[in-house]
Amino acid sequence: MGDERGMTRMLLECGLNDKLCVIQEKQYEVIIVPTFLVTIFLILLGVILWLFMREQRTQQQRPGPQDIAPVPPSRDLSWEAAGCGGNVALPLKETSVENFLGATTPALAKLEVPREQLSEVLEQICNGSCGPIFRASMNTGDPSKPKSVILKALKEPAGLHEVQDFLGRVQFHQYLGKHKNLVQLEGCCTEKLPLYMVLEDVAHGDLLSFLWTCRRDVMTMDGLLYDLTEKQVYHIGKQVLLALEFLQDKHLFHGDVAARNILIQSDLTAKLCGLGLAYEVYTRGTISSQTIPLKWLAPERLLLRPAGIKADVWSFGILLYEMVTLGAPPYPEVPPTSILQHLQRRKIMKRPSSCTHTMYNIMKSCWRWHEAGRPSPRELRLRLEAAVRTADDKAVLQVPELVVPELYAAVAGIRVETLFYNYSIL
Ligand SMILES: Nc1ncnc2c1ncn2[C@@H]1O[C@H](COP(=O)(O)OP(=O)(O)OP(=O)(O)O)[C@@H](O)[C@H]1O
Repeated sequence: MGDERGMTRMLLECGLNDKLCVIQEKQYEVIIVPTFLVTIFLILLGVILWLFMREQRTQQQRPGPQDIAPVPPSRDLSWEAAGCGGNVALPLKETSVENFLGATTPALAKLEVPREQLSEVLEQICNGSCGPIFRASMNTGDPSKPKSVILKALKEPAGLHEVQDFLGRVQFHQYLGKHKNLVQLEGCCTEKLPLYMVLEDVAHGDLLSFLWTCRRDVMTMDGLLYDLTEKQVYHIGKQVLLALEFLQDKHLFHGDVAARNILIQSDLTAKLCGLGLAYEVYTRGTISSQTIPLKWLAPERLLLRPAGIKADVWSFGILLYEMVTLGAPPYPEVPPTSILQHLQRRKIMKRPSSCTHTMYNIMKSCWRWHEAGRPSPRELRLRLEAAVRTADDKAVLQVPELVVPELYAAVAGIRVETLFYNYSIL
């Protein structure tokens, strides 16, 4: 009945062929309800999409296996007997920095250098991982013989955690002990802030700057001859390997073997510095946080797999390349972020023109994909000792192009501010 009445009304008001009029009559069913349903549908879709994106974002922020390598239970910084000769126990309960330092100073007393003994700061060398690094003069008791030392400072303001970590680094140096190819700890100033680690001054600075300077027409400066032969490349390489053997004997590895982390003296004695990662290996069993330039890293490091001394062997191959090219950036044609894909295609660097086949074969053995296939530091050292017998001691390595540090940094994938000053002041 009702339908019939509605139909009659419609027929009365609308002509039979006037569809628009019919639609206007049925506005409620034809337009409003579907519009309402579509709106509800769109709102629901929006909410679902928002929830989905929110979940995605939280997953990205959560540190997954991609972000950090698995960290085994840490050796805490209370330094058990094996850790630092059994003479130090850092009281982790202490809450204020002053209390903490007061309680730990006796443990470091043997290393303490009275601040009055450190006279003037001669210059700031660079900013290290913990803070500024200075060259200073240390009073040796004989006023005519002040000694130049390097002060690694803890940047301020420093919280308890940073202080603990810094003292841990000092003690790690102490634990390592002396080796002629590792930069030597002379002492520390830790009874109050600012904290300093006092190191021997390896005055000629880092090997990378030295290599770049060898490209120039500089013959000699402060007793250092800026000429490099194949034989000397082996000589420096051998010393780095001795340092790596030393670390390996202590179940450690360096983690950042590169020309920028090797210091040289005028007699071409090489000393490995930048032991921050070895310290991490010591305390945590693995490397976690620091960003190392990718082009020096072994595939297992790039793949965030557990790594060891054989990853240093890979980097040692890159170091040989650096030396023989007088400090060229590795893989110049590959963007730093594409290095893993490059290596996954089993591509390695070609033999530089200045590199003999013997040296290139040594490099290639370092760049075997599987760690097991790479030689140990000792095996490598023996190969270098054999190679040095027939190496060229006359022909000086030459590269005509000078290095533009900014360009180098971009190609090598290094932050330019981490390159050190030695080169630019020349
Ligand atoms: N004993 C030293 N003699 C001369 N120069 C040094 C010495 N120690 C460090 N340097 C200079 O400071 C730079 C940075 O040193 P290093 O890598 O040891 O510090 P870092 O950044 O604090 O690293 P890490 O945290 O790994 O110890 C070196 O490349 C070198 O130029």
